[in-house]
Amino acid sequence: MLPGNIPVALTIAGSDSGGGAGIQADLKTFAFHRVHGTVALTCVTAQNTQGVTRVDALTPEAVMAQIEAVQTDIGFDSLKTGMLLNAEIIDTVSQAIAALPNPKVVVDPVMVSRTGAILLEAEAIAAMQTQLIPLGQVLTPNRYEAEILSGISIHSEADIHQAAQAIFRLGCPHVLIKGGGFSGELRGIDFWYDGERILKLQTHWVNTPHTHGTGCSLSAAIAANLALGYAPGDAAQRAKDYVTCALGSALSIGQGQGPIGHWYPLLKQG
Ligand SMILES: Nc1ncnc2c1ncn2[C@@H]1O[C@H](COP(=O)(O)OP(=O)(O)OP(=O)(O)O)[C@@H](O)[C@H]1O
Ligand SMILES: Cc1ncc(COP(=O)(O)O)c(N)n1
Repeated sequence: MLPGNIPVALTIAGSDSGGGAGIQADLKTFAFHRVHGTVALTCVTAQNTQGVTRVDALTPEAVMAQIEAVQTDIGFDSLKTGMLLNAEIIDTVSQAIAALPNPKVVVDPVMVSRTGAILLEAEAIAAMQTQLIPLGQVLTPNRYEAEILSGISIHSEADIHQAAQAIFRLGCPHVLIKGGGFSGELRGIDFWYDGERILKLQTHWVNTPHTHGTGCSLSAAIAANLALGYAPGDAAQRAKDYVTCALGSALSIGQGQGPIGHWYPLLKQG
């Protein structure tokens, strides 16, 4: 039997039937980090490497019941939010988080899938900005999400700095703008802003079309590392290293963009 003090993380996110993003990515990422993963499912997507064909939301009550079930029995050391879909679910999740003592919260402000499907209703963006983001410890927008949240269109490093500062003012103390959507010299560089300094998190660019789930896995890896006791900045760097490694073992499955190889790095370690 394993010791009972294994770290626990909770993901509040949607299901991806293709197994590349969403809660499937989160649970695999938690397991890779030897963190026990728990789930509050927000919605079910019918999805594969080519696109999303259907989304069914759970009720806010069902989401709350899952959070309470985990919290009142197992407990968790950190949590991450992913696809929340609508303002009602954001409201409920925000209430649940606000009631937690000292929560370690990673907010991944998922808005659109890599294949272009809407994963957050437009009228829910304000709730994300005003209710959920101020409760987060780390916020991980990609380029598109950073543009929406900041109102700044990003074309240069100066724009990234400005956007990071604007997003920081929404009330989350650590902002990580992810660079998978940047081009040229900025490609694959993530920008970390803590209110004082902007740091670049940089590994190397992996030349693969199979990048489905990188964002979910990055935020899950940050949550896992927070559960393991790492400080937010170290958790982000370790998460970046993990995602780069998993991208190096990406899976060429399906007809479209395959998922990263969440657990393949383990095989390489032998
Ligand atoms: N080809 C690549 N090589 C190296 N790092 C990458 C590559 N693509 C994305 N990344 C990294 O993956 C992480 C996720 O960034 P990205 O900007 O792709 O987020 P995202 O758009 O939310 O991801 P997704 O939509 O696939 O879930 C970041 O650390 C980013 O730098
Ligand atoms: C359930 C769910 N959550 C998140 C994403 C974003 O991931 P990606 O941008 O790689 O499609 C997704 N496609 N599906």
